[in-house]
Amino acid sequence: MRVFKKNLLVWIFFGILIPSRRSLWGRRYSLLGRFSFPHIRELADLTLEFKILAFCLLSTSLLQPYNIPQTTFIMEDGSAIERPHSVAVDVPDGLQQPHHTRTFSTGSNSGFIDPFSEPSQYYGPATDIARASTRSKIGRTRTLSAVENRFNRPIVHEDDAFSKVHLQRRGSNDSLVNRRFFISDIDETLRDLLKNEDSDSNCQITIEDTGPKVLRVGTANSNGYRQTDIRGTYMLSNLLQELTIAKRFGRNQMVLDEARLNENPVKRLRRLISHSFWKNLTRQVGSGNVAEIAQDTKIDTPDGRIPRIYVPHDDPEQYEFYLEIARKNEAVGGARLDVRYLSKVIDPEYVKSINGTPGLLALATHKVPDGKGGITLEGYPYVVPGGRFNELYGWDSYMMALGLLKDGMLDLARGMVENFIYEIRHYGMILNANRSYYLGRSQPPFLTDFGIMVYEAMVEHAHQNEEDTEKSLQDAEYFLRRTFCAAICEYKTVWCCEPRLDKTTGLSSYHPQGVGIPPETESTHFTTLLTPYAKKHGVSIEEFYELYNNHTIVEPELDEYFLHDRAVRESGHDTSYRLEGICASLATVDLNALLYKYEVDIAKIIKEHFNDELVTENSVEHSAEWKKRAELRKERMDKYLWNEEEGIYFDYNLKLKKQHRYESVTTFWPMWAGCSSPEQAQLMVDKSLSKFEEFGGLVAGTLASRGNVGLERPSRQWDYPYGWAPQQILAWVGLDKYGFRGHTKRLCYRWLYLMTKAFVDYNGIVVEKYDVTTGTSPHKVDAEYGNQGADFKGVATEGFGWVNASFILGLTYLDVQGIRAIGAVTSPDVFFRKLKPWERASYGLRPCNEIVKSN
Ligand SMILES: OC[C@H]1O[C@H](O[C@H]2O[C@H](CO)[C@@H](O)[C@H](O)[C@H]2O)[C@H](O)[C@@H](O)[C@@H]1O
Ligand SMILES: [Ca+2]
Repeated sequence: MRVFKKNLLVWIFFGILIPSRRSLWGRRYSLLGRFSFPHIRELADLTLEFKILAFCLLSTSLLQPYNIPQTTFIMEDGSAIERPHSVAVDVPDGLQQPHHTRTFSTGSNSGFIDPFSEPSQYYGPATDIARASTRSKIGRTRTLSAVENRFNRPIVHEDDAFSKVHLQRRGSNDSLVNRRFFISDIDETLRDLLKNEDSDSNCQITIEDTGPKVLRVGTANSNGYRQTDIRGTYMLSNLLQELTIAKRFGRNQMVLDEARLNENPVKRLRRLISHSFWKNLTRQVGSGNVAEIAQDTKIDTPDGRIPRIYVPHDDPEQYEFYLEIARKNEAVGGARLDVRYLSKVIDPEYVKSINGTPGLLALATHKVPDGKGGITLEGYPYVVPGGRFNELYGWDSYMMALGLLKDGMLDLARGMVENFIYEIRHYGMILNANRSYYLGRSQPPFLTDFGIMVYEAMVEHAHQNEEDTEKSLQDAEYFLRRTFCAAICEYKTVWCCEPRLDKTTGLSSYHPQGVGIPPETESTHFTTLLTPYAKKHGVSIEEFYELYNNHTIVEPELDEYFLHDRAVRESGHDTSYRLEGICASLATVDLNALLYKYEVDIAKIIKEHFNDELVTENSVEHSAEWKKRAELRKERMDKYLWNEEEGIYFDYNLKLKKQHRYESVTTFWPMWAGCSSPEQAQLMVDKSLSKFEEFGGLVAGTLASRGNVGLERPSRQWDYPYGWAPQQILAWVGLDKYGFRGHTKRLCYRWLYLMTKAFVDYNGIVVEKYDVTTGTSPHKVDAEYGNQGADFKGVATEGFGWVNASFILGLTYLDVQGIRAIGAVTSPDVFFRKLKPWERASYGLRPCNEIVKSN
């Protein structure tokens, strides 16, 4: 207030005591202007209008301290309060991060930017030194207090430690609190950093590098004049990542907050997923990018490299749309977009016939304004599993949606369901992925649960959107109807008819139709298998591929092998010794659990939303039939798959008519689906859980079941010792559903610890699957495909879709203590050992003497 009064007096002095001698129009009305002190006369010569304008502008800026932007905090009871966001205040307990409310929006000249803002903001024009009028404004260190614990998306779980806002008091010493560095030459710093620290030259800074682990950089307060140290693998690797990102934003200088380098790793990973990873995994086909998306990284042949799109025979609108794009657009990678109609009949021979000219399969589009007064088509957005993919996958999409919805990304989750509805209608099933060589092959079905989840989010969103609630609710109901009609069609025409349905048991198997060798696998994947056949026929491997695929060479044994191989890929568990050479003849526990979930979901939705009568294109459905189907399936699963003695579900070998005794973590899927009895669930926890629980979470299958591996029998990625995100997620949800929250928490701790450990030690890495038996470089998986996502330069920009989602979901099961311990990278052994006796139960541990699996 004192400042304000002082300035007001100054302006009264200028404005009134020394008024202008003339206005813009030359009128003289000065009272004191006739006094002839030289400086005063000069001031008085300014026109009155100019002074009024200057007065208004300056007083607005002087008043600014009293017009502090407010931050809305949501209280636990749902009420909202406002607090100035740039002052240290005592914050009541229970304040939560505001939904969609950004704290610390900063004016471009304020000199302060949220250290945890999104890269586009942090490295955007507002912080660009080259564009700033004075360097000191951007470089200046401000000790604003509440700079921690923020995400710009809602964090919905009450246990989420980061949903609490902790405002800190202003530190007394600027050089120790919120330090900022001034990087005057990003290229040079990158060169120095990599030269000194990246001793194994892989463009990543990890615990395996043997550099000095220290780099000197300039401080922002001194404009780079004084220097300080950045130390340790984690901070140096974060520096490498930030420099790389800044460079990609076209920057060569920057001011960097230390807080961005030494941020709690759990917070950093959670923030990266929300701010960057989802964005970088999102695809949306439009006129500008379809050729790029259509290009295939898996088929490396001249014809495979041509960007190509196949459109269903009965979708001329899309065909014309893409044709027009092809006419107008530049060639991509030397080739123009090739647009083709798919045949009306899509059978195995047809699919094989287009293997040489692979292409993207068109997905759902909707009409949008083209910005020139007309209408154009636009695809629904979707999220791909990893950075190397451009196509929409089946079960990955569902798993990712679990995380996307927690991050408020409803449009992406809905977009994927819309695309599935389109796939069922035009390609007859939800495809493994939308590439021509995946026609005829599906993946584990999750559509009903996916649809319900998106529907519920749509309803919630509709209620928040007060203006259009009614219309949005109708849209949600219509979406639910279309999804369930599609799911019923999929259930009947894909999973519960031949060849996937086994009439004797009434159970289903993965059994896609197809002929020939799957073209999308790594080029050497089948070499060991095919070498003896090539030798037998006296041809090279390449020639054998050709001759076998065009039926010149006939090998029934191989036909059988590839039938099962395609089934393994349809199961999503490609590949595993559990399924190799037998998959299409197994009624698997995973598939039947998922179909049980379809049946109960369909029954429930028909009853609750459609007045117990849902009219589809081909049938009228009632809940009773679906309930009956679910009951029957449960009986059959109990009869054929359940093993009471061992407390486990096994797959059933339809040929040999006996259980296939490979211990697989899919035994927990019936708990996810809700088709185990409480007694079965208890038995599984008592007898089976420990067989799969390893240091870093659940392993795909047991060592005993996998057997020995070596040169002749290579490791398979869906076997021991690897753990996969979808397996963790389904078991967490299943255990929790049956009241075993402690076990869920413990398993979450293990998995999230493993992810965080690899993230900290290995340059921010998040990979497709982990070796869950070790805490030392768990991301190193030397089995099969190159999907892993470990080969980035400088910075990991996408993580891996379902692993990202598992991190988000896992955090919602943990408590603050667990999240903090993971943030401090506390090994599960230590964390569980140090729990107080009364805390152990909440992690599903007995009060004492529990043997904790160690690394
Ligand atoms: O190209 C090799 C195989 O790649 C896919 O399988 C693996 O990645 C998928 C995407 O993350 C995932 O859904 C699957 O479970 C993984 O095993 C593809 O699905 C296979 O068909 C393909 O042969
Ligand atoms: Ca390195």
